[in-house]
Formats: sequence, C-alpha cells, structure tokens
Amino acid sequence: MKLEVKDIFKSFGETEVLHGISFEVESGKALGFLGRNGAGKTTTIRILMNLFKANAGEILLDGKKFVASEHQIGYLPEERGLYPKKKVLEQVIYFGQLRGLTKKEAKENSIHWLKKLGVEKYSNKKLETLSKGNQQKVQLAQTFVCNPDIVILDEPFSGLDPVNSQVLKEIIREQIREDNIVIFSSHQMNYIEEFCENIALINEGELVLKGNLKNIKRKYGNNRLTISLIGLSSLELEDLFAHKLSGLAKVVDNKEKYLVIELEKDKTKNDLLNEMVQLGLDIERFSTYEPTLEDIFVKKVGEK
Ligand SMILES: Nc1ncnc2c1ncn2[C@@H]1O[C@H](COP(=O)(O)OP(=O)(O)OP(=O)(O)O)[C@@H](O)[C@H]1O
Repeated sequence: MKLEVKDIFKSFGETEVLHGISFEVESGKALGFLGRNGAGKTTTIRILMNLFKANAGEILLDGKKFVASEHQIGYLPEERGLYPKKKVLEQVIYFGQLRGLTKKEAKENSIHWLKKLGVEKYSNKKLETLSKGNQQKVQLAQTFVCNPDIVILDEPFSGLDPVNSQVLKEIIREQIREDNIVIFSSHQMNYIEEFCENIALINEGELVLKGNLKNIKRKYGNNRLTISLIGLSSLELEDLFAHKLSGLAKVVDNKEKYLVIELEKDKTKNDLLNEMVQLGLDIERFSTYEPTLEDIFVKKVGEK
C-alpha cells in the first residue's frame, strides 16, 4: 500500500497553517513525521484522519481517493482520549466496538493487547487509578485493538520507562514487519532513527525535507570529516584549520572531543591527510562524518 498526501492547504479562519504539504508513506517502511512545535504535524494527521477538512489538496491510497472511514486506523493522538472514570478493559472493548468489531472480537483483542502491554492486571480498575505510564499503555491497547493496517503514533513513548519502551519498540517493529503503513511523529530523534526508513520534515506549514533517511544523511555528510589529534585540544585544532590548513577545509562544528570539518570544493580527503602528515600531526581520528537526525533537524529548522 502507498499513502500519498498531496499538496494539502489548511486555514483556520484567516490564518493559513499548512501551505501545500506533500509526502508519501509505503507499507513496511515507517515514516518519521517531524517538525518544531506548531509546525503543523497534528493538523496534517487530523486531515488524514478526516477529523479536519483541508482547504485544498488530496490524499490517495494506491492512487485512489483515501476515505479514512473505510480503513482500520490505529491512531495514538497527542492528547490522550480515554475516560478516567471507566474501567480499563471496558473502555478498550468499547473503542474496539466503535471501530466496527463485534463485542466478542473486541473483548478478545482487548485482552490480547492489555496482556501484550503488561497491564491486564488492571483490567477491572478505573483508568484514573493507574500510573501515567500504565495509562499510556492502555491508550496503546486502544490504538491497536482494531487490528489496524494504518498506524499513526504521536509521541508513543511518552511516559514509558526503559523496560516498557523496549516492549513498545518490539510492537512497532512488528507493525512494520506486518507491512502496515506506519506514521511516527516524535520530537525524540533517536526513536525516529531507530524505526523510520523515510522522513518528512515540516516547518511553519511547509515541507522542507523528505526522503530516505540514509540518503539524506549521506547527502548532509558529504565532504565532511570528523577529526581529532592526540595532544591537541579541539580549540587548538580549530586554530590550525584557521591558519595552516585553511585552504583545505573549514571547521563547521566543534563537538569538543572532535571537530567536524568540510573539505574545500576542489580538495580531497587525501590532500588533507597528506598535509596533516607533512605537518607531523599525531592523528587520533580521521573519519567520514555521519550527521545525526538531530543535526539535520537543527540545521534545517533551527534558526529562522
Ligand atoms: N483548531 C485550531 N484552531 C486554530 N488554530 C489551530 C487549531 N489547531 C492548530 N492550530 C494552529 O495550527 C498551527 C499548527 O499546529 P499543530 O498542532 O498542527 O502543530 P504541531 O506540529 O502538531 O505542534 P506540536 O509539535 O507542538 O504538537 C499552530 O499555529 C496552531 O496554533
């Protein structure tokens, strides 16, 4: 399956908040949907879920108009929507039935997911009596109870301790392996790096970067190296690049333990290495630079 979000515009009153957002998600390849606070992620997801109407643009599934109500979508919203006073099992069953399951199916699935998430012992407790992390797990059970083929997760790890995070990681991997469409929105870049083959980054309602994460990293790492020397601090090394090595490369980041440098246009790694050897420098580290997603995020949308 391939879900295509095409040229979506959305205004609230006079204010346009989405100015033509486009991206694609293929089943089995999770999409990391990123952006700063207020960028427009939730609004886009709500349009996808048909909770908001777009002013223009379309959403297609395998080339045909996507109708949210015709699909089982597992949505974990940013603002959690459970009933504090209702019993845990009761409400997961209720959500299953809302998604079109029979009472029997809803009950079976609810028990299955509550067990899988390790909260079945709270089945007959009121939700409000559970800890924050356990409430989050009940919300996750509600997300998966309908056996979704489209899964949209907004900050799914929020409130989970490291052990529970592992449980959820395995569930997300399973969803991807089962060839579901998975959209994953988070400000925690390490999770995006772990699960998502592709990313879409939006800023102030516009798409600023999309594509295969590995390719994007390669492109951003192009012509960049990480370097450190034995017996020289990173500041002293910076000084070296400002003077003796200035025609070969420039410093783009000082990470304290090492520098990230960018080769000048007509220079190669070997040119720089030769020169450093000629200068008798004691090289500790000299390797190609792979930026983190966080580096790329900050570079693209950090300062405007
Ligand atoms: N119902 C609404 N009425 C008016 N403006 C809205 C409404 N919902 C969202 N907005 C505005 O649309 C813009 C995008 O908000 P949105 O919630 O989509 O951002 P986001 O990327 O999900 O942010 P965050 O990471 O903080 O959750 C913001 O300027 C927000 O104030």
